[in-house]
Amino acid sequence: MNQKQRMQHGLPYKSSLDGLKQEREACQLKLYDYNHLRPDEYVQREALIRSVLGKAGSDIHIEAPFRCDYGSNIEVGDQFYANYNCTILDGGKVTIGHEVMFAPNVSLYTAGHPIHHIPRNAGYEYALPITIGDNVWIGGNVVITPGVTIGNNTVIGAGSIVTKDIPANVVAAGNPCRVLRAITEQDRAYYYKDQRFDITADDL
Ligand SMILES: CC(=O)SCCNC(=O)CCNC(=O)[C@H](O)C(C)(C)COP(=O)(O)OP(=O)(O)OC[C@H]1O[C@@H](n2cnc3c(N)ncnc32)[C@H](O)[C@@H]1OP(=O)(O)O
Repeated sequence: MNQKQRMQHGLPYKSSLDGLKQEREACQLKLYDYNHLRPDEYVQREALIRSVLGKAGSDIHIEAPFRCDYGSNIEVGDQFYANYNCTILDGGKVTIGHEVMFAPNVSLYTAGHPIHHIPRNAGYEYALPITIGDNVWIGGNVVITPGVTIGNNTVIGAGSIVTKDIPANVVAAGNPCRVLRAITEQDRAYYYKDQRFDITADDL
């Protein structure tokens, strides 16, 4: 296996070899253009981000600045929104479901380095997939570490460091991120803590 195949298989690899550096550079060039577009250059924006991402559903919007390593390893579903300064280190596969929202400064790191300095300084790294389900909202300044899966409909509180899988239908927060509570049908009537919607159920 070459270094790219090793990366794709979750094995330790050297990211400077076998064309990986060139792939990252090609991605950086596109993102440089993307991040320097005027906010009203809608057509160029859409075309550029679709040329960066491996797969993208309908109606996606990623605010600039956005950064990733390869782009080709990222799949996003329909109605994806990422607020300012999203960073995705996508040596490993990143799969994001439908109707997912990222607040500012969300970081997804599939990449890591060995704990011991000898193999780390020898240039080895690894990349493990990150999966985010449908209807997930990730709060501001959240970091998601390699190999994590977040289940459908879940909310991750601002500032969390997510080091382990988080199930579906929960609010989870903290460092390390832990489940705070389940999300229930009762939550539907409220927009913030005990504040009830002043809108009829038919509109929600
Ligand atoms: C595209 C965009 O998203 S832009 C918008 C950007 N906005 C954000 O990033 C805001 C994200 N929101 C949060 O983090 C909120 O705190 C939420 C959604 C997690 C609150 O969820 P709720 O279930 O309503 O939690 P609630 O406010 O009742 O708090 C429950 C407990 O969790 C704690 N808690 C709430 N949020 C967090 C957090 N982010 N980190 C750690 N603890 C938290 C509270 O202090 C409280 O603790 P206590 O029981 O000891 O008093």
